[in-house]
Amino acid sequence: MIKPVWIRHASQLATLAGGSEEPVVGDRMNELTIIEDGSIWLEAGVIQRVGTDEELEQAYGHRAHEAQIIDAAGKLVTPGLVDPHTHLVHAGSRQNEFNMRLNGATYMEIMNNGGGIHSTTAATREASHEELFAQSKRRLDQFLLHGVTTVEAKSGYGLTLADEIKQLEVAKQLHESHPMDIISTFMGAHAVPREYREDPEAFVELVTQEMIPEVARRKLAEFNDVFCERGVFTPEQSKRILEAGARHGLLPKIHADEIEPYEGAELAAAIGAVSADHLLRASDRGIQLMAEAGVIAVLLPGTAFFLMAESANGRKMIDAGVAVAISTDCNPGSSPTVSLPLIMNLGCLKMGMTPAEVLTAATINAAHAIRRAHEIGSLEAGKKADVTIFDVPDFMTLQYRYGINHVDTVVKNGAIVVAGGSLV
Ligand SMILES: N=CN[C@@H](CCC(=O)O)C(=O)O
Ligand SMILES: [Zn+2]
Repeated sequence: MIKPVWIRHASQLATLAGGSEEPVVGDRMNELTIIEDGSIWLEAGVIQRVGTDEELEQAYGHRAHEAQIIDAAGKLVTPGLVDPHTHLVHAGSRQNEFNMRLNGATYMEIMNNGGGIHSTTAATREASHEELFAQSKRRLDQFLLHGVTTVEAKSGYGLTLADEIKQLEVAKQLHESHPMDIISTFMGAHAVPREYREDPEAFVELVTQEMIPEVARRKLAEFNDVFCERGVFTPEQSKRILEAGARHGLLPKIHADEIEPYEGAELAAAIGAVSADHLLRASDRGIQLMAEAGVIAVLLPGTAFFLMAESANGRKMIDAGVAVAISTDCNPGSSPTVSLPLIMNLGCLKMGMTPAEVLTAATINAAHAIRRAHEIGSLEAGKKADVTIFDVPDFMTLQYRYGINHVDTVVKNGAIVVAGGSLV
């Protein structure tokens, strides 16, 4: 049994309380519900109490000798960050394509010539379960070091039933063996593999008739995602794929309007997707429809940055009443990073969001985007004891001193897993 953890004297304890029922929208994204000289008692993997240090001294002072006490004076305490969109499990690396893009090639040109997603698919098919596990575990450790305690992870670099299952089984084993919680998404419709180039409909058939039923039967995923993009899957194919998933209990997500406007936001609203992700080129009408349908926008400004494209208009989406979450999109092609705090900074500088809004987007709204807001994303009694402590005095400074990893301590399920900026 691990000892209780008592975090005391935080200069700011950003609780993000009050947003567990519905995603946080509009002006409320700026309300972090901050406690100064904040204190939090974690026990049995659960947050027991949150308040001022004086309040907790009264409640728990007599048990201080039992606890591991962390002095957070001068520091910012937040919920463990949540990353709701990653391609965590993959093999290989694409630095050669980075160089090609710097020399003028586009992301889609590289993919259409057999690189891009196809190149990672080849490497992932080639890798054994053990190799995939080892490479992905390294990334998970790095996520933890950047203050992230839960990640969503997509398949989509297998593109055969066996290789998709291999990716999802690696994610499952990581979830079971690593402190990080991993929420799995099936993304067999990430690309039409080269061997189906002449007959994409046959691949859609394979995804809907064979892959989705089998993944659902084995309970290897909760969500179903599709890359709805010109030259990949059409809106009509995407709709069929997402509806097939829904029939098998997989909740729909969609990579929408990333490279070109393609009515992905409109489709997300029409089918009631949990989230629409990317949205760099989403139309005003699509944004409005998403707000009305309650579809969460998962924005990925690191991808726009890395592809040298204009970011999604986060400001416009928030002002239109869309609930916005934010994510690294960690993948080997368009966003090879695990630094969610850096992505939050890009949210401020490139998407017009405030430091408070990006913190809401990376905690409680990100938790909603993976349907976990009842247990993570805010510091409230009864939720999982997932807490990140940054060595900055306030949430503004976290964004202001950018590109530095400020994480000091991470507590996951009530256990200290990062201390002094290093894995324990
Ligand atoms: N755009 C589609 N999928 C990923 C990139 C995958 C890759 O390039 O390997 C994304 O979300 O950015
Ligand atoms: Zn993605």
